[in-house]
Amino acid sequence: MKKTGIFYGSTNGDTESVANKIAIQLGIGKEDVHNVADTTPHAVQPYEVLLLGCSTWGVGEMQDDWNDFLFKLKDMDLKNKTVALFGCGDSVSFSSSFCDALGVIYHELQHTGCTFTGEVDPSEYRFDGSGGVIDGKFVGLPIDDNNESDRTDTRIKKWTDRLKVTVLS
Ligand SMILES: Cc1cc2nc3c(=O)[nH]c(=O)nc-3n(C[C@H](O)[C@H](O)[C@H](O)COP(=O)(O)O)c2cc1C
Repeated sequence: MKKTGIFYGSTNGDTESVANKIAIQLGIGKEDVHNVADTTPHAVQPYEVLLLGCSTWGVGEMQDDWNDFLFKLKDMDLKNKTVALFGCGDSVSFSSSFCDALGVIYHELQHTGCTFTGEVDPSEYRFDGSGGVIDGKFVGLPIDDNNESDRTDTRIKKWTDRLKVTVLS
C-alpha cells in the first residue's frame, strides 16, 4: 500500500473519531494519524497519499486548528501527492453550509499541484447547499454524526473500499 498519512482537525472529537475509523479500515498505524493542532505541515513530506480531515464551524469555515496548518501547506509543492478530503458537519442546523470546509481546503490547495481523489455523490445526503460540492460532487467524504450517525460507518467503509482500489493499491 502507498504510504498514507491522515491529518485532521477536530474541536469536539467527531472528525478525530472519523480519522481513527478511516485508519482502521485502511490499516494505517497510529503514528501516521496526526492532529494538525500539534503537527507541522512539513510532516506531510514522507507520504504519497494524504487524507485530510476538517470539520466545518462558524458558517462555512474550517475548524480553527486548520488555519495555521493550511496557511503553510498551500505554499508547499505537493505535486507527487494524492489528496483525499473528509470532514464532519451538520446537514440540519447548517444545511446551507454543510461541510463547506471540504471546499475551502480544495480551493486553497489548487496551486500545490496535488491530485485530488475521493469524491462523493451528493444525492446520498439531504442538505440545502454546500461549498464542498464542486462540479456536482462533494470533493471529499462528508460525515454528519449529529443527525445521521447510523450512516457513518457505512459511509466510511464505502469510501475507504473505493480508495483501496483506486489509489492505495
Ligand atoms: C457554532 C457552530 C457552527 C457550526 N457551523 C457549521 C457549518 O457551517 N456547517 C456544517 O456543516 N456544520 C457546522 N457545525 C457542525 C459541526 O461541524 C459538527 O458538530 C461537527 O461534527 C464537529 O466536528 P468536530 O468535533 O470534529 O470539530 C457547526 C457547529 C457549531 C456548534
